[in-house]
Amino acid sequence: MSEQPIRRAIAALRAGRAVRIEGEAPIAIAAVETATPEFLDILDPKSSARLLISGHRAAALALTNRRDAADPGRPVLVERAPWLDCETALALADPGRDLDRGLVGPLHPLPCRSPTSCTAALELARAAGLLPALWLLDDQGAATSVSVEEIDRQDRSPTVEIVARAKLPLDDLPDTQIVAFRAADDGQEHVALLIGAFGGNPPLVRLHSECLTGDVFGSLKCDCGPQLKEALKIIGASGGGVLLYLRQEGRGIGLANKLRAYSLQDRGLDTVDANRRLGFADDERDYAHAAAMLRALGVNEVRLLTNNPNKVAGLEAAGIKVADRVPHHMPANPHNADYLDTKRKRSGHLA
Ligand SMILES: Nc1nc2c(ncn2[C@@H]2O[C@H](COP(=O)(O)OP(=O)(O)OP(=O)(O)O)[C@@H](O)[C@H]2O)c(=O)[nH]1
Ligand SMILES: [Zn+2]
Repeated sequence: MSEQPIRRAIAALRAGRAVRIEGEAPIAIAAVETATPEFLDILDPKSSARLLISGHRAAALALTNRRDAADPGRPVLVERAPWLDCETALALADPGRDLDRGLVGPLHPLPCRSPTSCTAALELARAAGLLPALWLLDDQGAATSVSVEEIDRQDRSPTVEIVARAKLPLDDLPDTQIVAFRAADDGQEHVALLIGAFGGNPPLVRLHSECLTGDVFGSLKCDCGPQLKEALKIIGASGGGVLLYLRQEGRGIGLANKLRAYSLQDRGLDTVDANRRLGFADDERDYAHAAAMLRALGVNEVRLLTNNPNKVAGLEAAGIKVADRVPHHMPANPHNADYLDTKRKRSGHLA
C-alpha cells in the first residue's frame, strides 16, 4: 500500500530511531522522548543537532518572539548547547518535568528555515503519541523516510478498509453488528457499531473519540463514559443508527500525552492550557477517517449526536452532510463540572 511510509515512520520514532522527512527542504529527526544518549552520540557527534519544538511549547517556554507568537502553529528550533543532553531536552519537552525542575537555559531560538518539513515532523510525533519535541539531525542518512505530502493530513483523503464484521449482542439494544476498519495511512483500527435497522432518513450517528479512562474505568474527570452509554441507548431507542468508536484518545494526542495533561490539571491548569503547555493545539482531531468509514457503510448524510460544533464542521468538511445536530448533554459531577465549563467557555461547546 502506498501509504505505508507513515506507519513505518511512526514505528521508527516510537522505537527511538531516526526518520528522514522528504520535501523541498529534507530533514532528519528523532523523538526526544525515545532517542537514547548512545543513539544521539552516534548521530550527532559534534553536538550540532537542534531541538525542534512546536509553537505552543515554545510559547509556554517564553521562547517565541512577537511574530512567532502570532502563529502558534509555527515550529521553533533551539540551538544545542553543550549542556543540552537527552535528559535536559526531555525536561524542555515535558511540562511535568519543567514544573518539577525549573527551567534550564539560556535557550537560543533559531529561525526555522524549513517550516513545512518541521511542521510535518511534529505532526508525525503527534500521530506516534509522543511529545511534540524532536532532535533535528545533520545526518540525513536515516533508513526510514516519509514525505511531507504523505504526512500532511490536509493533503490526504484517507482510505479505510473493512477488515471484519460480526454480530455483537449488547444489553438492551436491538440487533447490533460490530465492524472493524483499518486506515491505510496510519494503520489505526477504528470500530463501527451498526445498531438496529436504519435506512431512508439520515441515521442517528455518534462519533465517539476513544477515552480509556472514561470509557473503561468510569473516570469522573470527563463525561465520556456516560456519553458513550447514553448514545447507545438513544440510538437503540430511535430504531437504529451508527456509533463510530474512533481511536483518537485524548482529542488526538494519545493516551500518554492525555495523562500528562491530566497531571498538569492536577496542578491547576485547565484542559485547554494543559494541551497547549504540552505543545499541542486544544483539539488535534480531524474527522476524515470517520467520514471515510461512514461512506464505506453507505452513509452520506447523518443526524449527529454532539454538542461540539467543530465535530459537525469537521465531518461536513470531509464530505458527510449533517442534516441535524442532536444535543448530547450529560449531568455534571463534582469532578468534571470545571472541565465541562471550560469546554463551553473556551472550546465552543454548546451549552
Ligand atoms: N487532551 C485531553 N483530552 C481529553 C481530556 N478529557 C477528555 N479528553 C478526550 O476528549 C475526547 C472526547 O472529547 P469531548 O470534548 O469530551 O467531546 P467531543 O467529542 O469533542 O464533543 P461531544 O460530541 O459534544 O461529546 C476523548 O478522546 C477523551 O479522551 C483532557 O483533559 N485532555
Ligand atoms: Zn473522557
